[in-house]
Amino acid sequence: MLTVRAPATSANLGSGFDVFGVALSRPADIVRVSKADETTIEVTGTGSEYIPEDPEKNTVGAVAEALDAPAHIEIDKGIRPASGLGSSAASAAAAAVGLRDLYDRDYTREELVPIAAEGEAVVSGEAHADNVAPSILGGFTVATPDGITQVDTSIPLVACLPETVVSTRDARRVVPDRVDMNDVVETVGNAASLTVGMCRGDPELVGRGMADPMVTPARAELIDGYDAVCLAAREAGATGVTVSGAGPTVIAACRAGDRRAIGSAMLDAFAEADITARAFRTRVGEGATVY
Ligand SMILES: Nc1ncnc2c1ncn2[C@@H]1O[C@H](COP(=O)(O)OP(=O)(O)OP(=O)(O)O)[C@@H](O)[C@H]1O
Ligand SMILES: N[C@@H](CCO)C(=O)O
Repeated sequence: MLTVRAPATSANLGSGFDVFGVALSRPADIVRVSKADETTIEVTGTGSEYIPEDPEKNTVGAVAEALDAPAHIEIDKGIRPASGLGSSAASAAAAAVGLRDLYDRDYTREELVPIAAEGEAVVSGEAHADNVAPSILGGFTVATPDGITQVDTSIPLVACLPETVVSTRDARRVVPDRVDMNDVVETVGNAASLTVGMCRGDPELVGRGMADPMVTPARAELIDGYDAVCLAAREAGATGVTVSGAGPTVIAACRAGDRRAIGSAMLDAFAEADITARAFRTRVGEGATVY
């Protein structure tokens, strides 16, 4: 038996829709894999009552199929599903890394990314790599059709998860079909700033580069209290705030010493809107770890 810890992730970071992703130092899923004649799945932990154990409906089932690696897979969820924190992707990433090692398959971590992305297709209908890439590789990742570029960094973050639910499918329906060229130019500039900020380990530049006039405004409408939470985070010292993944988590970049104050301010703002939430004081961290 092998045990793998795969981290939560935040995709998009505002200006990098369907391209940027970061691994978070916490929370994480713990996945245990043992060889079996056919794949069976057991799910416990946060939100497990909403996660199917049928291998055809769980992201880890598609990964076991793609690797031709039947196994009994136990998933202990530390990441709530439909959170915007790459919950379904973390399980897929853990399964890909764990089953590769269990069956001695000859894949690099980079080659496991498209395999784990097949798991994401089970959930959202499309094989996105922007969550599975950082969950496998760690750090900041840029996912394009040509492959993944990865940078190790450790920008401090606060991820504030309200008890409400937004499914990735719903959040993709509100993405505009057409965009204004001025908004494209602004977004390209922000994405470039964010990338340089990640490479330099500069939270100021990362925060500034998270602004996005194209996708985030439409998705913010799906999150009650969003504007007040962003304002509260900024007033407490956040350098930038945006929707994490498809939401409803709201994520703030900041300096390490400001995380506690920012987390409290975000929780208070959600509470003002009568919404219970949980704040993770986290940072950009490592990819999946095998124990
Ligand atoms: N192993 C798994 N872990 C979590 N959710 C799973 C898993 N397998 C299937 N699902 C299903 O995936 C859906 C949640 O995935 P979704 O992509 O909407 O959320 P997320 O992974 O938290 O967010 P995001 O991709 O926006 O960061 C739920 O319907 C859940 O039942
Ligand atoms: N890039 C994806 C991440 C969620 O899977 C989205 O924002 O829809």
